[in-house]
Amino acid sequence: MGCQFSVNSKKVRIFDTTLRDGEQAPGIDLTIDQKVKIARKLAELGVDVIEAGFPAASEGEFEATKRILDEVGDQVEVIGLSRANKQDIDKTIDSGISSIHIFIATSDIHLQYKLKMTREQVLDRIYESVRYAKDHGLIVEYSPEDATRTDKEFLLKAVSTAIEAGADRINIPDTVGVMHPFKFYDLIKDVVSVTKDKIVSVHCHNDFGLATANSIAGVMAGARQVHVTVNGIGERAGNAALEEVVMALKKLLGYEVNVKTYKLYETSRLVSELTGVPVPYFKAIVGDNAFGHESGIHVHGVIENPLTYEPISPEEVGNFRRLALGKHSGIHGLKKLLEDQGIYLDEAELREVLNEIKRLAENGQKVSVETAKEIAIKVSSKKIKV
Ligand SMILES: CC(=O)SCCNC(=O)CCNC(=O)[C@H](O)C(C)(C)COP(=O)(O)OP(=O)(O)OC[C@H]1O[C@@H](n2cnc3c(N)ncnc32)[C@H](O)[C@@H]1OP(=O)(O)O
Ligand SMILES: CC(C)C(=O)C(=O)O
Repeated sequence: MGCQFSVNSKKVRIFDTTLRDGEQAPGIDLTIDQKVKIARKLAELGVDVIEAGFPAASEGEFEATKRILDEVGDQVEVIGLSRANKQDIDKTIDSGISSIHIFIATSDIHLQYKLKMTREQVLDRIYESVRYAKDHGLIVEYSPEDATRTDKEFLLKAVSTAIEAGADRINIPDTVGVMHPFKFYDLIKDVVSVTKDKIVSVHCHNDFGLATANSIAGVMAGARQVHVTVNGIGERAGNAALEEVVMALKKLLGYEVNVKTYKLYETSRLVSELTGVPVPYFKAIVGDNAFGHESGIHVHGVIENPLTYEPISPEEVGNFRRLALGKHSGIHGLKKLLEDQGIYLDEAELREVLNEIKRLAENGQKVSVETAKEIAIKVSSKKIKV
């Protein structure tokens, strides 16, 4: 699992961290059963790696990791997060897991204020912890936390140290989301130049709303694994959203990903239900309005050929097309909607119904299909065929 992808491959691994970084968000505390339920769904969806949790963090996390491993470990790589210390690594090993994600920060701000370590001490710790995990037969992914605020030369030294110690994969986290795509592209190019045959991964946060764009830039620069969360949940403004990254990689750039995209919507809704975090109405791919249309010109186009106003089809991601009525509606959409209900009106009657719909909407009323039917019946009850 460590090195089967090369920079030239068009395959990108999806590393899902909904159950680790996603769950770290304030207000999200999943039970073990809920974590297992989400893990089963992620395995069904076809992600390549599930970060089950942080086994050393609590007994619940330890148990959850074990249960997830039991339930889906034969279908997907299950990994656990660990600080760069022996106690955390031992606890991860005890969970029975065979892949470990070891992190230690490399930026001066984290070294000085949080870790209170020198650069030399951090390099030693990277080497010792990665080596220790390798000596225990684990697949090791190493993350230099806060990589994007780390002095470049030192970052590359940290990465090389992890590789010398035996790391199988290097993940570059934009921990506080301060990258933009051009800058991140350049950084990942530099990392890829020192990692040779090892998979480079990216982990982007959304503090400036650029997590998906930065993840894609990372892949364009040679990363072959992306850390994501369902619905983009995670610390602060969240992580790169699985559904956005997967669809952008596949549809905009032609990369291969294992994810069964028609399961994206149901996965999104399961995570929303269990975490209690609603999916934003305008959320790309899985939002309720992602395939919604009211404007007459758009609805007309979509009736003739959905590609006019939909870059992908809702079926491809398991979402639904929702045609609505309101002040922006047009005659083509109204005609289709009424005819679907068995109501056939002539042009003048349709215009009358449409004007009434616009009047109601402009007075603040939501106009449902039922309301449109009632108006149409009033305008011309004799024309109803069913
Ligand atoms: C960017 C990220 O998302 S990193 C992952 C963050 N996730 C979490 O923190 C969620 C789970 N965390 C927890 O349950 C707890 O914080 C625990 C169990 C890990 C640690 O709890 P506590 O022992 O109470 O320590 P606390 O969280 O207050 O402080 C963190 C300690 O870890 C140290 N530390 C932080 N990162 C690392 C690291 N990568 N490697 C080694 N030590 C580290 C800190 O320096 C501090 O050490 P100190 O206690 O010697 O001062
Ligand atoms: C542990 C690392 C990868 C992380 O979550 C971050 O830096 O955001």
